[in-house]
Amino acid sequence: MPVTHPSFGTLDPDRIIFFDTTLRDGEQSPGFSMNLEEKLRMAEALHELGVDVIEAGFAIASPGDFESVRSIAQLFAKDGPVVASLGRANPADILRSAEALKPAARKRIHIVLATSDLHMRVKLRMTRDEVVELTTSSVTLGRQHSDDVEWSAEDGSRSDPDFLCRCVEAAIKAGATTINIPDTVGYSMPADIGAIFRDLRERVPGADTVVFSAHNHNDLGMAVANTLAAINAGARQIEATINGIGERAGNASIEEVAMALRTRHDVLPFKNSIQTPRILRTSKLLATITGFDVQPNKAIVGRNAFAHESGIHQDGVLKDASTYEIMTPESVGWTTNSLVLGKHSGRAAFRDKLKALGYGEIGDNQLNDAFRRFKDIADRKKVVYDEDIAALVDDEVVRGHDRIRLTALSVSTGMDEKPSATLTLEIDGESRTGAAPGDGAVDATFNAIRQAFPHEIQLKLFAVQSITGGTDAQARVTVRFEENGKLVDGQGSDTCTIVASARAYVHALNKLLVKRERTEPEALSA
Ligand SMILES: CC(=O)SCCNC(=O)CCNC(=O)[C@H](O)C(C)(C)COP(=O)(O)OP(=O)(O)OC[C@H]1O[C@@H](n2cnc3c(N)ncnc32)[C@H](O)[C@@H]1OP(=O)(O)O
Ligand SMILES: CC(C)C(=O)C(=O)O
Repeated sequence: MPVTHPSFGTLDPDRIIFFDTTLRDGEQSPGFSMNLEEKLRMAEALHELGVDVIEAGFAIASPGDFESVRSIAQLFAKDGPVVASLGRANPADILRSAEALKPAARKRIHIVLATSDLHMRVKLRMTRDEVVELTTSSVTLGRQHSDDVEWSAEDGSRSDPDFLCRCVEAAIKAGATTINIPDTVGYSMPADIGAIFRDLRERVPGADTVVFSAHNHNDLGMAVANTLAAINAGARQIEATINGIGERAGNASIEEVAMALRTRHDVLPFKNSIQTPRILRTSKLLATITGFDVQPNKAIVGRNAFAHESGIHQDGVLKDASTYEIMTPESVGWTTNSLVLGKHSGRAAFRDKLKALGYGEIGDNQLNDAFRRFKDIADRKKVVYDEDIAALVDDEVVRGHDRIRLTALSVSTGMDEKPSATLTLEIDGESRTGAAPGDGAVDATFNAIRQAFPHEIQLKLFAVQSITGGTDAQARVTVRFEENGKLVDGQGSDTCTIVASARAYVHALNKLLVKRERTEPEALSA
């Protein structure tokens, strides 16, 4: 028999109600408080995302919380999601929730009461009988102010199963329309959660007239798995938050539950109203509001969720993204996946990146040389940016026909040491070494070049610039020579400023040779 619910009418047995508690449990994360304006922006975004219920706050907690619940209730005064306010099982909390929720078109009074022996004895200091009585009286009062009342058994997953059945029966008899069984401290395994929901649905009289709801915390990283287990065991409402924020390790994250339902529809054949392409922007809005970004590897919304760094994966994704992506980035709001170039990347991704950067016509040799240098840089740098790649390809392109190539360089320097450099140049295919001291590491390097390839020029400019930020950034060095009134510039880049300087010098030298060839075709040597 389908459940008839005061806020949703006759429910499709396969429909999952998404109850968002970002603004209540999510806000219980230390440092995640939101002001009224921020809560209103989040509420609008949650509505656009398609959640069915927004828990707007804990009305009695403070005048600010009351105002937030009331304003969100006002926001949805004509239509929109059901607006809920949480309170303890006492008249003051329930009446305060009722007052704050008044403007909402559809409202829910949410009442929580702990049912585990530990919480009842230590925290509430109540007997089992007292808790059952309070369940009845509080839900009865709630129903006098709202047709839609949710009753939550705090620490329900650690409660004695027989006693939990007794409490749930009392709540249903008193008029609760949603029964929520939280795994308050994130202690349960999926099999435990499944057993709890099956047990309640089989044993409690009237269980088929209410919606069962799961509210799982993530202390053991099980929140989403437990939520899916609850659905499989008959829960038809899930309580979750954007980005999984919430008390301690957080709650089940809405985006993960929604995408698990969408991606694994084959084994989880349920419907819901989440507009998944809006997931990313909702996640980003919350991060902007709270100032806390999700970790890069966070499923669905993390920066790396659709990024591929290793060559074999990148090659696969370029051939067909479904080789390594189980959902499309667009389905959750990303515009595209990204191939991140790093030390694990291969030629296929490198070539693809070059194409994207506009280097379509690079020859195979230059590509291979640039790829070798890219691997070398990637070994030394955490992130290889597009600018790094452009710099090294430019380097290889301009060096395509170089007669002088730098093949080795080693520099020794220190506070109490005279700097010296040793290097090898390949000149027209012949190897020549140079070694020289200098006033600094760069000076020693330039002296060593002059020793390996003697020449007379005037150095007019030496400039160093950082290509990207960070201490591992590549340096781009520019040198300018003058010889007989002719000026040539050379550029070089590398994560090591000295190597970049040597490359720049050798680059300028090659250009000088080309100039000399043009003007005096015989003068090929120094
Ligand atoms: C699992 C959850 O996430 S539950 C929701 C948790 N969220 C919050 O607590 C946020 C809002 N809370 C607050 O602002 C405050 O705790 C208030 C306003 C609700 C209460 O503040 P205070 O009156 O100062 O009480 P305090 O927080 O110190 O202690 C809680 C009291 O409520 C009682 N209590 C706890 N849960 C319940 C309950 N479900 N039903 C009835 N009473 C309860 C406790 O036994 C304790 O009573 P005592 O003072 O007689 O020992
Ligand atoms: C109020 C209830 C639903 C709760 O947040 C919990 O038990 O974790």
